[in-house]
Amino acid sequence: MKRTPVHIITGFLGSGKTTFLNHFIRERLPERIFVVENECGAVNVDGALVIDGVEEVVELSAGCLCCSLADGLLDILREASQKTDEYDRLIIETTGIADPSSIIQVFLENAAVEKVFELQQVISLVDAGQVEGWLKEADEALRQIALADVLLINKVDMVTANDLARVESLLEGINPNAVVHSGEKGVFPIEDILQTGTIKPASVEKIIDKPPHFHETAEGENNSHKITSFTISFPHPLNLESLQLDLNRIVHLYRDQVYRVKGFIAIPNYPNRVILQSARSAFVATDGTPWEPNDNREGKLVFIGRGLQRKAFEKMFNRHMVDK
Ligand SMILES: Nc1nc2c(ncn2[C@@H]2O[C@H](COP(=O)(O)OP(=O)(O)OP(=O)(O)O)[C@@H](O)[C@H]2O)c(=O)[nH]1
Repeated sequence: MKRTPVHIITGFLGSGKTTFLNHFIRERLPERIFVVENECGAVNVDGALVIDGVEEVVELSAGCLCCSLADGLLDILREASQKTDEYDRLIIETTGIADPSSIIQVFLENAAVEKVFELQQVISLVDAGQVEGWLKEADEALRQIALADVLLINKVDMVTANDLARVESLLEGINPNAVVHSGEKGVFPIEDILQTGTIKPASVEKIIDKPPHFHETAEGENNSHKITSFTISFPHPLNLESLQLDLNRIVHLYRDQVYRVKGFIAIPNYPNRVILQSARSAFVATDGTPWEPNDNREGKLVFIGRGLQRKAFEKMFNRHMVDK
């Protein structure tokens, strides 16, 4: 029996995983892709995935905890294995702070899974401008790079040629076996990537043998762990103009703490969701899909960072709430 190819997409926060996944899906049309999203936090950013070509999207929601992912993933794979004739490939997009080793293990060590699915590559997106900083701060960033078969250096538009050369040699030092491509907006040669073979179990073990690490739980405020994530909901629209000041403040004052914000909000008298996100540098607001007449126009933002105080951010954002 032909096994279904599986591709794992990793990469630190905001590196361009979803952008690349969309490119992948478009390039492989008319193939049908089964997508497993391991989103961190409760918000699936509005309209994030290309719909044509996606057979099914399943959320593997274990907050930010990669350690407990294996069971949830096994359940998903068990169901997916009943209908492999409905899709051509399975792609798992991990959260930006996941250590992918537990996900890789499921494919390499579980006989029932291995019978149906074939892990073909672990693809890691690397943010050209941020990777050096992330590597200093987060073990997960290192492990994502070390465990990859393919490293995609994304956002080269944000760096100079010298910066890029430095990043390339940094990656070479961490994972000399990986195939490296550089590019922007998630556009990379899919055919070449698909030719790159699977990671060898031996090289995974070297990393898995390290002492266990720990993450913050999904909604935690306890700062004893490294990475915190929480979701704030807004029952009313927000005034984007006044909010802008606080967004700038977050970028400048909390730069070292706030790793990623993403979600959508409602603004008064505007028919569409406004998608709001930052990956450390500036906040970007883009147009989302329209609110339906029966929607209650509730906005949601996921915050991921180090030692974040939920209440402080809630207070900051709630100041900009206006009547419906
Ligand atoms: N300047 C620039 N921005 C990019 C590029 N690729 C993606 N982006 C933007 O970077 C932001 C994050 O991209 P995503 O694809 O959502 O990143 P992600 O890795 O899926 O994010 P998380 O799942 O939150 O970790 C989005 O606003 C993208 O539009 C690029 O090559 N250059």
